[in-house]
Amino acid sequence: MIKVADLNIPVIEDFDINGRKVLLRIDINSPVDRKTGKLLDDSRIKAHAETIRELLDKQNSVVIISHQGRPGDDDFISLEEHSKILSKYVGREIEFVDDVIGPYAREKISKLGKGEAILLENVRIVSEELIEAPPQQQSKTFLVRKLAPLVDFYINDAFATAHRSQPSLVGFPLVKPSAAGRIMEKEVSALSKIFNKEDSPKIFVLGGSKVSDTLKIIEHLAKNRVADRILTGGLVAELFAVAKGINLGKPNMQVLENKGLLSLIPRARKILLSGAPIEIPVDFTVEKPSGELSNDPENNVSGIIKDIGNTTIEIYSSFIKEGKVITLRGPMGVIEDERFRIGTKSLLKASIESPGYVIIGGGHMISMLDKDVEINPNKIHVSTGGGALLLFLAGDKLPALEALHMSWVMQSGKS
Ligand SMILES: Nc1ncnc2c1ncn2[C@@H]1O[C@H](COP(=O)(O)OP(=O)(O)OP(=O)(O)O)[C@@H](O)[C@H]1O
Ligand SMILES: O=C(O)[C@H](O)COP(=O)(O)O
Repeated sequence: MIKVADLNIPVIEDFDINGRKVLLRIDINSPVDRKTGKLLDDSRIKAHAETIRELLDKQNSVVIISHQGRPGDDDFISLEEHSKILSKYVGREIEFVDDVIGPYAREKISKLGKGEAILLENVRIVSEELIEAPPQQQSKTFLVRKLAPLVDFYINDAFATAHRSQPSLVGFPLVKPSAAGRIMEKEVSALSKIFNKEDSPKIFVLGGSKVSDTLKIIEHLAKNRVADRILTGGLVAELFAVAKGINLGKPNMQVLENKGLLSLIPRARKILLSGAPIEIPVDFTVEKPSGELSNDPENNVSGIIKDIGNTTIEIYSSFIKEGKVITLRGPMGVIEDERFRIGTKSLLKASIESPGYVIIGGGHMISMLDKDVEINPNKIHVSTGGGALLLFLAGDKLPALEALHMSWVMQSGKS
């Protein structure tokens, strides 16, 4: 059992999980190369191998579920490639099953032998999975009703999706004995220890393209006074720049419009007006229509913004140097293209070389870490989480953890 604030989270040791059938929710949502559709990074897949191996060593039959991307996005793809990579890291074959709740998947689950594992197809092909609702409601979804009767236990190892109140995360704990997997356990234990309210200044480097999620995170960080400085990059920075009244030019406004982000401007403006400690880039690396690159000041951009600029890197690096805890999530630029990795890589380097403790999260951000450099755990925590990590640090109760607590209350009769 681990304690997270006032929640009791059951762990694997709290049950006799040997030779049983286990439904394991992991998060192997990974960055995808838009051109080839192949995975660009396998850090999350590698991380989950530990829990799977342990369950298989204990002769359990392991049914694995995960999501990848969101419907409508380029990275909403099958988990077939993931199963191959997972098999490599676990050291045993993990068969990919091209179904989630249909008769084929259910037959595969029923016939699964001891010490065997299967990976079901991307759970987000089941439309109910995209709807967020309270655990009670999610426990009545088709997903839960079809799969729960086929397994003995539910284990949630998906720390990175713990901020979503979706059926695969909060529905099962209400109907099955449930526990946190090893990644979930390690993340919440490590982060609770590392992240002290008193440590200051706390610097957050927030970029990427999940702008609506990031606005929510910033609102929570600001409300709970957790952040001393928020250095923005990526599309998050572009939205704040526009909200501040900076003219980024028509093509960039078009990019924001195409991504449906313009409606978020009033919200970003409200955050700025509330006095949240937001920093906006003073220059950008842009790609001109000719394909040429240029480093332009924020109010005179001559092409599409692809990365933060050199002066911004310098300014942000000097803030980072003063941080006691530096948390990074979401890249500063379009890192799928090598030419636009400089901003993200420079800030990662500045963080790692700074005296502060560094927390690195988000699939794209961790993919930029140099795989050959050894991570010193006394200095750096590489989280599997992105949005979940930030909301946890902001002091939010994550729905998946609350559901595990509810499961424990139901099982033990305690409160
Ligand atoms: N200026 C920009 N214009 C367009 N896309 C951008 C820009 N800067 C960054 N991006 C895109 O942001 C995406 C990554 O953002 P995202 O918010 O998903 O980060 P992440 O680290 O993967 O976090 P998480 O794991 O929580 O999803 C990349 O695909 C990158 O191309
Ligand atoms: O990458 C993440 O943050 C998690 O996998 C959750 O994905 P989502 O933001 O699409 O729910």
